[in-house]
Amino acid sequence: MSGSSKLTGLGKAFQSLDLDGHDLPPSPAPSTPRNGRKYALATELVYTEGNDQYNASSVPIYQSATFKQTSATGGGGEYDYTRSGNPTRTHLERHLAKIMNASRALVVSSGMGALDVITRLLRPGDEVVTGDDLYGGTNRLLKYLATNGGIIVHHVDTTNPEKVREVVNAKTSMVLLETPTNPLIKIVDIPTIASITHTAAPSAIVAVDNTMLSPLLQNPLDLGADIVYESGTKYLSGHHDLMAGVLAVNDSALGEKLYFSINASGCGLSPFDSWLLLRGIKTLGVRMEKQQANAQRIAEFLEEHGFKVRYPGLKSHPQYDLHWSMARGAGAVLSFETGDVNVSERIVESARLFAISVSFGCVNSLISMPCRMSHASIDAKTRKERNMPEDIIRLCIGIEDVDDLIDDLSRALVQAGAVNVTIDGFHARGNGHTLGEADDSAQEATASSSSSTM
Ligand SMILES: Cc1ncc(COP(=O)(O)O)c(C=O)c1O
Ligand SMILES: N[C@@H](CCSC[C@H](N)C(=O)O)C(=O)O
Repeated sequence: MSGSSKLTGLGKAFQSLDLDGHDLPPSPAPSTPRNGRKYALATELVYTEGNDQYNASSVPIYQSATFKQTSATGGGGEYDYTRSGNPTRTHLERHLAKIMNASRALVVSSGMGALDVITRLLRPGDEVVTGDDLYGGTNRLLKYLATNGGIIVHHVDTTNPEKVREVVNAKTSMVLLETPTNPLIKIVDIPTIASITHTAAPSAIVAVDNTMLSPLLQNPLDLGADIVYESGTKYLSGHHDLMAGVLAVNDSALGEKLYFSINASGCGLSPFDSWLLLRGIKTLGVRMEKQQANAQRIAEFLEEHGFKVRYPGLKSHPQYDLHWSMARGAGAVLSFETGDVNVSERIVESARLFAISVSFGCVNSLISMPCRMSHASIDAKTRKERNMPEDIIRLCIGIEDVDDLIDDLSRALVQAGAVNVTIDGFHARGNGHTLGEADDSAQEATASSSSSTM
């Protein structure tokens, strides 16, 4: 590494990230250590505090459904039944609380399970304000609650805090945010929206889905959120070998309510998956460093070749400064447009190293068409209303050699006829930019609000 330009502020693991010749982000948002943290986040990820009687280096998997008690009145140890609590799960939850600057973290069987636990705080008639670019599963659960649970859901352009201000009122119980959004990579101003919400509706809860960045790169609790949740299936675990959801809070009464739902509904994470997740978290720092460096190179490569690329590591991202005021990195998910759905389909199917899969945050790279895959549960009419380009391709970058990834992508672009090849190289075939222009609603804040009580 030549290394005169370094990304600073992310702890030692990130100080070797060589960005020479590439976009250098502004000073990233600092991580304010609380909850017993002594070291940089990348160091803290590796060390968990255990009290195993044999000083085991890897926390044991307590693969037991029930625990022996010493009396008929329930005397004994800390645990009685794994649905209610398990030592391996507790170990993971304490580790996550430390990493997430939270007083309490809880783990459940999937990211959607985490959102389900949060929505159990709602009652019929409650109002929820949320974004118009959301992960498809989130949209589906909210639609279900609007249809069957008597919840009123307002979808607004959360990239414009004024749109949130217009709709938040005393009946608002929850504001649900995602940033960066999946898959349009729009950025939402968490501190401003949290402040608007807490002023207009003091008892409303601001919940933030942090899946797209992980606690290593962004901590919504430090930015004013009441609850942060994420899919542990993604960056935290990093190997596509488990499903998990994480919730964290700094309010003990709120933490108790969430725990009550987890115990009552039985969605707590299993001991084995808790152990796998703990193992994954230890390498999050080094994985993310490589994934982000690769993603930055690939985003620049696509942009240089004339594609409209959405990635917060690019200076061309219209909310670049806002993103870097909240986050310590850009993550490893980017999307781009080709101007033609059929061309996009051919690119996806021509790639060899990039697997055609949903999910992201893993060590291997993925390619997908969100409108047909991860976000297919949002109907075509709604996708159109929300300016979701049908041709959008999402890339989730892994830890492979970046030149291999670029070679694979170049070959796929040429094979799919997405570029004009000349003696000097190649360039997006005409409309990589033009199609995307209609979709710049995020910045122009023109998207209209819509409410749903279905
Ligand atoms: C942004 C986001 N939030 C939540 C989820 C749900 O996570 P899980 O698949 O672990 O249920 C996903 C993906 O599935 C996601 O992309
Ligand atoms: N068939 C699944 C699709 C999961 S999408 C997973 C992930 N969040 C992503 O964005 O790729 C479903 O219907 O939930």
